[in-house]
Amino acid sequence: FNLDELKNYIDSHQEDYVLTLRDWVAVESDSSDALKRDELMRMMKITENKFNDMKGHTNRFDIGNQELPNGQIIPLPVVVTASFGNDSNKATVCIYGHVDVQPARMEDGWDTEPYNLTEINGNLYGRGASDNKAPVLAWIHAVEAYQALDMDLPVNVKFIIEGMEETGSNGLDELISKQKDDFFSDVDYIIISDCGWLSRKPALTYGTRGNCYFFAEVEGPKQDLHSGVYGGSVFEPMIDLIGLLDTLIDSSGHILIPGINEAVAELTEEERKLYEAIEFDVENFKNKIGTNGLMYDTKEEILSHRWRYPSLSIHGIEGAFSASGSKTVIPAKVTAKFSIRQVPDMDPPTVEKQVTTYLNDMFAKRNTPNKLKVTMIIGAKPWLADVSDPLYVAGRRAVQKVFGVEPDLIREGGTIPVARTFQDVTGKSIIMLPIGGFDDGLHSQNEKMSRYNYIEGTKLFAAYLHEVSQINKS
Ligand SMILES: NCC(=O)N[C@@H](Cc1c[nH]cn1)C(=O)O
Ligand SMILES: [Zn+2]
Ligand SMILES: [Zn+2]
Repeated sequence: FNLDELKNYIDSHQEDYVLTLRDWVAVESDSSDALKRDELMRMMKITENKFNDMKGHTNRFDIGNQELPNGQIIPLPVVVTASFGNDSNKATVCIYGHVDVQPARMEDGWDTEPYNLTEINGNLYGRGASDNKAPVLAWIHAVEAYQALDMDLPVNVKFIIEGMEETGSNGLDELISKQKDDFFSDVDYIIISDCGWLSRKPALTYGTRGNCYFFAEVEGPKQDLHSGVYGGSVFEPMIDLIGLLDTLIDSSGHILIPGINEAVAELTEEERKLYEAIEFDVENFKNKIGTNGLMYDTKEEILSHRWRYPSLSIHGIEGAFSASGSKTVIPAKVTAKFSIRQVPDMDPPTVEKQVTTYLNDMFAKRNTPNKLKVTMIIGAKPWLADVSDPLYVAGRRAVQKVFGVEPDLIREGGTIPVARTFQDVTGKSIIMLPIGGFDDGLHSQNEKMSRYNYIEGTKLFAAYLHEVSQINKS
C-alpha cells in the first residue's frame, strides 16, 4: 500500500474533481420543492452514471411515492447503490451519502449564484457543495484513485446514495429493512460523511441528534379578511398561532412542554470531561455567527446544548403575509413549522403525543372557535456510537497519516435520520467521518466547501479504506 502515490494522484487531479463538483452543484436537486423533482431525479441518474462509468455494479431502488401536505402525490427519487469488489477475504464497507440539497435562491442573500459553483479565496461556494455533494464525490474519487493506479481496493466498497435526506429520508428506512439480508448481508462497517469539523482540526463524529418536525395549522374564516373591516370582531388565526408558539419555549431556551426535559439522559462526569479536551473557540463561534451574545458562556455548556440536550426551533409560518409592503390582511389559515432536536433517551412517538396534547390543551384555554391541527411530519431518532470501536481507531490512524494530528471526537447537533436506522436494522458499527469545515454554512446563504478540505478529504478517505482493512490484523 502506497499512500504517497494515492496522495500525488489526488493532488494532480484536483481540477477534475472541482469540475465534477461544479457539474453536480449545477443540478438544483432540492428535495423540499415538488417543482424541482425532475432535477432531483436527474441528479440520481447522474450519480448512477458516475458509478457505471467506474464499472461499479449498480442498482436503482424505486421507493414509491410521496404525499405532499396538499394531498398531491409525487414520485420519490430512486435510491442508487453501487458495489466495487466482492472478495470474501476482505472486509466490506458501505458508504452512505445524499445528493439532494436544501432550497437556495439569490434573493435569500447569496453573494454568488447558489447553483453555479464559484471559487473565491480557496473556497468553493454553491448549494450542496459541503452538504453533501463534495463528500460523496470525495469518496467516489478515492475509489477512482485506487482504480486509476491499478491498486487493489483494500476493502470491498459499497455505496448507498439517496435523494430525500434533507426532508427526512422518506422511504429509506423501509428499503434498509428490506435489504437487510440482501445488499447489507455482507456489509461489515457503515461510513457516513455528512457533517463537519468543529474547528480547523479534523474530527471524528460519534453522535447526532434526531429531529421531530411539526406542522401546527390554525384555520379560521373561509378566506382572508380586511383587518379594518373585520379586525376586532373575529378570532384571528395568526394571533391564536403566535400565542400558541409562545407557550413552547421561554426566552432562556427552556422547553415548556411537559415530559421533554425529563426524558434526557443525565450528563455524566466522564462525558463532561470529553468536552473539556475539545478544541473550540467560543469567541470565534460567536463572531462567525455574527451575534452579540450566546445563551451560554462556556465551551462545555455550548457544546452540550448543541449535542446532548434537546432544542426547539421555530422555522416559519406558511400562509402569513411575508412579502414587502404593508398589506392589511387577516390571514384565514396559517401553519407554523417547528422542530425539536432529539437526544438520548427521547423517543419520537412519545414526543409526538406530548407536543400534540400540550398544544391542544393550550389552544383550548384560548376559547377560540378556530381549528387547530398538529401533525408530526418527521420523527428521526438520535444516534450515538462507541468511540472505542475499531472504526474510530482506524479513523484516528487515517487522520494522523493525512493531517498529522489527533482528531477531535465530536458530536453533531444536526440529524442524519438514517444513522439510527442503520444501527438498529443492520447492527453494524457506524462511523461518521466528516471532511466539511466548521464554517461551511450548511443550509445557509453562501454554503461552501474549501478546496483544501475537498482534496485533503479525498486523501483521508483513500487512507481510511486502507486503515479499515487493517482492523483485526494487528
Ligand atoms: N447534513 C445533515 C442535515 O442537514 N440533516 C438535516 C435533516 C433533517 C432533520 N429534520 C429535517 N431534516 C438536519 O436538519 O439536520
Ligand atoms: Zn446532509
Ligand atoms: Zn443538510
